[in-house]
Amino acid sequence: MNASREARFAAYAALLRKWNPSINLVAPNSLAQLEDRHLADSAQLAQLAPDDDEPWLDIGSGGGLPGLVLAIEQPDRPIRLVDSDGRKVAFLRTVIQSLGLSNCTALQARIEELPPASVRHISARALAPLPRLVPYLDRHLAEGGTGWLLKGRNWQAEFEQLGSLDHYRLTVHPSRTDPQAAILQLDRKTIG
Ligand SMILES: C[S@@+](CC[C@H](N)C(=O)[O-])C[C@H]1O[C@@H](n2cnc3c(N)ncnc32)[C@H](O)[C@@H]1O
Repeated sequence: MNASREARFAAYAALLRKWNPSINLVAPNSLAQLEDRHLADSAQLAQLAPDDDEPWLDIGSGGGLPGLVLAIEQPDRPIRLVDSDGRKVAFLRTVIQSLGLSNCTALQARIEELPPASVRHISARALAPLPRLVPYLDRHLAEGGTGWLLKGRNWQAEFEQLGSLDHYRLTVHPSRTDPQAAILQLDRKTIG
């Protein structure tokens, strides 16, 4: 299938709605705002991320947010989705195949058990508080790489619980879908 961007988004949304009652990909009471909330939230990343086609790792992908959205928006970028839940990975593979996303793969694994990936970009949305996310970035980001963390309203409280972040440079992008949420861009400093 060589579908247009719009057709792919429509097909993805239809599959999310079909599978959600059985495997809870997004909170059921938020399904009505699938496009305006979940997809739009994830699509912000495509505008912030450089168009560099460097490999990308999306951790705790769940129903594919933001990884699958980015794979649709940037079809030349290799994207690996990782989730520990086999049912979610089965869903991700179904979407990848149905939409013909040849740039995207899905892997069932626990992110802390995966061999260090050394990638330039990592994204995560609704996976864990910042004190647990930063060690995942430390393990899998290449030097000079960037972590893209889509955080909800309590990101500042989580930030205060962090120890030293000296090895990263932080840029806060206010979310367009929720003024109190943010996309945290963590650029890993190069040593020496
Ligand atoms: C709350 S869901 C968020 C899913 C998606 N990112 C979103 O925004 O809708 C968190 C996901 O992370 C996965 N997960 C939790 N801990 C994980 C780990 N240690 N390694 C890999 N996946 C994990 C869960 O299976 C779940 O699908």
